[in-house]
Amino acid sequence: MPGTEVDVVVIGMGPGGEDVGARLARAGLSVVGVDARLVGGECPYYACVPTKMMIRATDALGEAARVDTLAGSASVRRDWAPVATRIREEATDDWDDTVAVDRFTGTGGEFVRGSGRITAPREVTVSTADGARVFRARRGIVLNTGTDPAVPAIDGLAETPYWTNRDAVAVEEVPGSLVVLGGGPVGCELAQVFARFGAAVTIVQHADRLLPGDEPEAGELLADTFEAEGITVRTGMSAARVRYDGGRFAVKLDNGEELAVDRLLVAAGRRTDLAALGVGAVGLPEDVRGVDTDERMRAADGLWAIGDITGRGAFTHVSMYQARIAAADILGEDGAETADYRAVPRVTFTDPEVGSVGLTEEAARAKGITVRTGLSEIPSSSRGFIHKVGNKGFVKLVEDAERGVLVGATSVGPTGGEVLGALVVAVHAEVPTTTLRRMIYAYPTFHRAIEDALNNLA
Ligand SMILES: Cc1cc2nc3c(=O)[nH]c(=O)nc-3n(C[C@H](O)[C@H](O)[C@H](O)COP(=O)(O)OP(=O)(O)OC[C@H]3O[C@@H](n4cnc5c(N)ncnc54)[C@H](O)[C@@H]3O)c2cc1C
Ligand SMILES: NC(=O)c1ccc[n+]([C@@H]2O[C@H](COP(=O)([O-])OP(=O)(O)OC[C@H]3O[C@@H](n4cnc5c(N)ncnc54)[C@H](O)[C@@H]3O)[C@@H](O)[C@H]2O)c1
Repeated sequence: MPGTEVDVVVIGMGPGGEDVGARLARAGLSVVGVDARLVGGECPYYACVPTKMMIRATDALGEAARVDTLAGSASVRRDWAPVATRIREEATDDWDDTVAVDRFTGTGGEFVRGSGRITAPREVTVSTADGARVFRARRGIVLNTGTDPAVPAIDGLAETPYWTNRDAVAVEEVPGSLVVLGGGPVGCELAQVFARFGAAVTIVQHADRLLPGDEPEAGELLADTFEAEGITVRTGMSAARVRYDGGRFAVKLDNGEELAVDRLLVAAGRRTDLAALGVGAVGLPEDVRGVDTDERMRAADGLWAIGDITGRGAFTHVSMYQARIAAADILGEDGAETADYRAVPRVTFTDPEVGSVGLTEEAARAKGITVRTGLSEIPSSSRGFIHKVGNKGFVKLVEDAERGVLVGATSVGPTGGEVLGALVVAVHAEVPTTTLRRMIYAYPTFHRAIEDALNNLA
């Protein structure tokens, strides 16, 4: 089939794909951006932005519930309508990407809506509504195709109208009861949102704790907080069978317990389909989860990969970081930066927020690092004492004792994600812990708990 010659084809216009495409187009390259769904990807339409709008509302409800302890009394009439309206009108333009497409074409790029597949080195075939189009990319291809929700092979589940994150962000009404399958970041954030808006929520988590990628203290604290708010947490368990009778879900757990609920949210991780992307055409394995890249985001000759498929942290900030690096490499910039994942920050926006950077204690020990840890509790800090209700949290530091630098840190608490900022600098810049101990920490801030944790390193 005759093809159109261009410089670069970007398959998948997630946050990183849109960014790399725009950078290359602005630099004067001819760039074709391809997306099967919406330009901007999961983050603005189905993930970060709408869920954080939900959480903004949920946090307001959480604080209102604390008025009785701190400032008299407050009575609140919960209403989901402002949340649904904000998501539809402010976050997603009713799931319309015209603004994003215009933003990209405004840089000089061409946008093609359709499903892209690598059909030969430097060749992409796009299935569009009007048939197939072939592009030959002189410089190469950038893959930013992200992930889809994984749906576990549970008896009966596939035949039911379960929700994934893509359905959950579009709900107009909060269900009366909900099972959330999965206790990772998606499950934890959305469980608390729907529970605070009145749903009776049960989290069914296969791993032995919530947020298993974080320090165990974080998952334990979150489980205690959730239980105190009325969320049922079942860990070390999955569903054995799911049925839907046209109105309600019957979810039978591994332990035989049967839950009857209005809705079921599947938040059990993500999946990729590398065979559908045709990466075998450039010699890469297709039966694996992700695409390996070097420090310049190169995956093969004429192929760069960025974002969730690289397995370096499924976060928008990682995708955008990698986009910057890939763009510099494609443009052949002198002295271009290379990827460094020692200080990848992650924040789960529950109340309390769970922020982490770098290695957990377990991961550091597994790497053979001589570890010292230091922990301080937010409630016993001055600010925690003043804050009173809603003050649960801690700062945990993981030090490479031989080098005297932090290799990981966790900050849980009110504004835990913001407190994390200082810790990201410490891990990224390898600031000696002796230097961190000699700093002045403003009184009475939440981040002053970092100083206490430093003094507790042992
Ligand atoms: C509920 C939820 C909440 C989240 N909250 C946060 C958060 O608060 N902060 C954060 O940093 N991260 C968050 N994330 C993760 C974040 O959404 C992703 O890391 C982010 O979207 C970056 O993904 P990406 O760049 O790999 O691509 P994606 O955003 O996944 O986009 C990939 C794009 O590729 C397209 N595509 C796929 N295959 C093809 C193909 N063959 N041809 C053409 N197009 C294709 C898709 O249509 C999609 O538009 C959240 C995720 C979820 C699910
Ligand atoms: N605030 C944020 O930055 C944010 C928020 C949400 C998601 N994310 C990103 O999106 C990614 C995906 O999040 P996620 O929570 O969907 O995935 P995840 O893989 O992090 O967690 C999924 C959880 O589901 C559990 N699980 C798997 N199969 C199960 C089953 N059959 N029954 C019960 N539980 C089961 C697993 O034990 C796991 O802990 C995350 O890794 C994160 O990087 C980020």
